[in-house]
Amino acid sequence: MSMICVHGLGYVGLATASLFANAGHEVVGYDPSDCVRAALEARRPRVTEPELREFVCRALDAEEEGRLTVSDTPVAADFHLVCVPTPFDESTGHADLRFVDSAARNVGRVLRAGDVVVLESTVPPGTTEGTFRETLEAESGLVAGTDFGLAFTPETVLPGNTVAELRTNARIVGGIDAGSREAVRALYGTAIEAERLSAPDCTTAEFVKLAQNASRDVQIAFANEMARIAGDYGVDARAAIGLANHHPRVNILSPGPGVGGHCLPVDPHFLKEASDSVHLVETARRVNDSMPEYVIELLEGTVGSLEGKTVAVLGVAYKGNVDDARNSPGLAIADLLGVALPEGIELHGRAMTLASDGGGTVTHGEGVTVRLTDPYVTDDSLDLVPLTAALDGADAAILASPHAEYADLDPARVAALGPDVVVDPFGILVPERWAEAGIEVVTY
Ligand SMILES: NC(=O)c1ccc[n+]([C@@H]2O[C@H](COP(=O)([O-])OP(=O)(O)OC[C@H]3O[C@@H](n4cnc5c(N)ncnc54)[C@H](O)[C@@H]3O)[C@@H](O)[C@H]2O)c1
Ligand SMILES: CC(=O)N[C@@H]1[C@@H](OP(=O)(O)OP(=O)(O)OC[C@H]2O[C@@H](n3ccc(=O)[nH]c3=O)[C@H](O)[C@@H]2O)O[C@H](CO)[C@@H](O)[C@@H]1O
Repeated sequence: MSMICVHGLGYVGLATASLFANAGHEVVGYDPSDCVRAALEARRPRVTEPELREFVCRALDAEEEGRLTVSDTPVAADFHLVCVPTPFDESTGHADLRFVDSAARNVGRVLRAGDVVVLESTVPPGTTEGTFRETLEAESGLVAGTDFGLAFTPETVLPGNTVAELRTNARIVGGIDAGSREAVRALYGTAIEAERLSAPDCTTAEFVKLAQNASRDVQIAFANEMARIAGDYGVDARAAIGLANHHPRVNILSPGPGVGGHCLPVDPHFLKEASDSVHLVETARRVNDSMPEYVIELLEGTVGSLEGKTVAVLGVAYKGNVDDARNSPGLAIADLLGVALPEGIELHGRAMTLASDGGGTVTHGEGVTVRLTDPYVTDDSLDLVPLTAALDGADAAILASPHAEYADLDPARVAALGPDVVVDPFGILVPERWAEAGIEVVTY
């Protein structure tokens, strides 16, 4: 069993630290955030997935072997796993690697000959063997591949199903040399049940992660574009997609109100860091970013101008049954409707139209009252109200997250509160049932 230091105890780092602790390793998690450490020290991990919560608490509560401890300083370890944030800076068009740089400096200060450093954060191709390696070497005085091991292995867990995917997703491992790669493959072999696939080098492994997320983003953009085109022809998009998918080589995904989260709206941009060949991927981003605007256009097409009206936005989480609101379609819709979102809210490509000139920002915010609600998101900086308060007296509602609670809504209860139009970009409501209660469901 090894001594492991995990740098960053956020969504990915905490799950990863717990994975290795539960596999019997001695794991120290370092995070500079007082709030993050305090929550863990109080055994109140900020995770909503019940299985993940149990997984983390098991690691925190272990007696000796397989214990996860939390530290306010980085510690020496056989393996350093770096799981820090990698935001995209829209103003410069570049990845913001300041957290990766700071982690490299921290690791460099405690690095010993024979240790192995693993970057898990999603980064532009070339980062691990480029700036990350340079900073590690400068800070430690050691040489990667000679004195210490260096590898990149991307995290691919699906929020909502973290523990299962952590254990069973194939792991891509690229090392600066074969020794680094094999050391990391062996380490992960002690904790996961899946294949550990060798990439030729760190840069390939970094590229694979971006290719996976860009692929999903492009496929969702295709579904969204088909939905918009179907609408222009008066065709029921979901019925058409369902039929199209009977072809043995066609699998169109589901249209929706846009693509949210911390990964798909961000990672495809990293492909542009040192390449001029990014076209389709960039267009797909714009298609997906334009969907909140499309949702509002559909509402306006049904109720007319929104001026003086009250609109309830049901769901600010980026997808169903999660509590993460980063880059969510719900927040993008709120932004378009003139809600002043608090500082620090992550919202890329906000308020974009899909004009052929490259798009521009728009607002529908004149005189609209907007109420936001979500059963999972607890962000105090957002002015969230309970569902009933959001619907009470509203003229219309927009379903912006496909939470299970919303699929089960009672149309009569909603109608009694006020709205007579509900926009459902996920197609999860049964329009006939809602029509019986006097509510028009607008969908695609
Ligand atoms: N969330 C996902 O579903 C997911 C999945 C795959 C990959 N990723 C990638 O994993 C990385 C981490 O994402 P996340 O969602 O866990 O982020 P997060 O924001 O949830 O957590 C990151 C943590 O790192 C801490 N941190 C910041 N600087 C640090 C430093 N120098 N040393 C140690 N800790 C530091 C922060 O305080 C925070 O607690 C990103 O590159 C992300 O793109 C995320
Ligand atoms: C390649 C891949 O699978 N990567 C995953 C992805 O995780 P995610 O949670 O971001 O992914 P999704 O569940 O796809 O949701 C994204 C958004 O797309 C909307 N959507 C989805 C399907 C659809 O048919 N129509 C839609 O409109 C949905 O509502 C939501 O807003 O990135 C993580 C971090 O890198 C990965 O680790 C994880 O493997």
